[in-house]
Amino acid sequence: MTEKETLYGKNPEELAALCAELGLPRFAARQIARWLYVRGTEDPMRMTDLAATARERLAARFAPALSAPERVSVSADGTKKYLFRTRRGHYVESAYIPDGERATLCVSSQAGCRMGCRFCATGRQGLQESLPAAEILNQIVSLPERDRLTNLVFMGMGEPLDNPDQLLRTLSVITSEWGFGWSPTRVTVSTAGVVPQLRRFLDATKVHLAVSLHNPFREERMEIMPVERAWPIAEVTAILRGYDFTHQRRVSFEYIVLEGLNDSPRHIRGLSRLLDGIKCRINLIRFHRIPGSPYFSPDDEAMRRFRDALTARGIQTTIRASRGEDIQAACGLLSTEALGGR
Ligand SMILES: C[S@@+](CC[C@H](N)C(=O)[O-])C[C@H]1O[C@@H](n2cnc3c(N)ncnc32)[C@H](O)[C@@H]1O
Ligand code: SF4
Repeated sequence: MTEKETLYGKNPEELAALCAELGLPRFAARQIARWLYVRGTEDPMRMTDLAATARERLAARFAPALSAPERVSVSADGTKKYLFRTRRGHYVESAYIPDGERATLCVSSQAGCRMGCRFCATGRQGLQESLPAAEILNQIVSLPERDRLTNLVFMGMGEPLDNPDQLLRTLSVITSEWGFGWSPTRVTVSTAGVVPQLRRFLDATKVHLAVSLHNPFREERMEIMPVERAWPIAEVTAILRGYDFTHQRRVSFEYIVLEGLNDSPRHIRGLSRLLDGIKCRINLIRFHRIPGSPYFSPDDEAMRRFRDALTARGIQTTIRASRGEDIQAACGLLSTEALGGR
C-alpha cells in the first residue's frame, strides 16, 4: 500500500510548487508554512486564509503526520521519556531533560540503528526505519513541554547522518525564519562518524556537532564501534580540521569511559594526538549498563582523574551528568525492541 504524503515537513519551495499545481497564488505557500510551523496546525481545513476549495483539495491529498506521545515515564531526577509511534507502526523515544533554566530534548532520528556499537541498547535493536522529517519534528511539536525547550540534541535513537536528507530537512525547519526560527547554536547533532555525509552536513548547517569517539586507536575502536572499519575516526578529524570551530559553532567529542579499556595514560596521549589542531572539548560519559554487557564505568574519583589529565594536556574536558537512568532514558539506553519495533 502506498502511503499518503504529509504536508508537514515540506519547505517553502515545495509548498510553492504545490500552490502552482493547485492554482493557488504564490504567497499561499508562505501562509501554509506559517500554519504548519508557526501556528502549529497541519489540518488544511483550519487554514482559514486559504480559499475553501484549496483547503478541501489539500485535506483530500495529505495525511496528518503529527501525533501525541503514547506513553510517558518520569524519572526521580525530573527527566521524562516519551514514546512515539511512527506512521509505519514502529516506536521511538525522546528524553526531555529539565535542568534549571535549561530544558533539553534528546530526539531520535531512526527507529533502531544499524551502526551496531557494542555498548548501545539501540544498536542491539538493529534498524527498523529512518524517520521522515515530519516524525522527527513531531517529537518536538507534540511534546507537552514544547514551549519550555531551550536546546535540542540528536542523541536519541539512531544515527542522524545515516538519515541525511531527512536530518537536513528537519534542521532547516527548526532554524529557518519561515520555520521555528531557532538559533542553530541551540541544536547539536551527534554522530558516530559517517564520513561520506559529514562534509555535506557541515556545509549545509550551522548547528553544533558532537562526535562519538570512545577510543583514539583504530584497532581498539573497531572492537566497540564497527563503524570505524568503514569510516576511520582519523578521517573524521581530518575533515574537521578544514572547518572553523573557533566562533559560534562548536565541535565536541563524546567519550564513554570504559574501565580498563580506554582510560589509560596511553589513551590520553592518543586523544591529544588525534585532536591536535581542532578547537574542541571532550565530554566524558559514564557507561550506562545494558544487560549482559562486559563493560564497566570507573568510579567518580577515577573519572575526575581522567578529566584532569586531559585538561592538563590542554583539552577542555567535562563530565556529563547522567540523567534518567532509572527510567532507561540515559544516553544509549533507549530501545523499543520489546514494543514490536521489529
Ligand atoms: C545513542 S547515540 C545517538 C547519536 C549517534 N548515533 C551517536 O552515536 O553519536 C548518543 C550518544 O550515546 C552514547 N551511548 C550509547 N550507548 C551508551 C551507553 N550504554 N552508555 C553511555 N552512553 C552511550 C553514544 O556513544 C553517543 O555518544
Ligand atoms: S551509539 Fe549511536 S551509532 Fe552507535 S548504535 Fe547507538 S545510536 Fe547507533
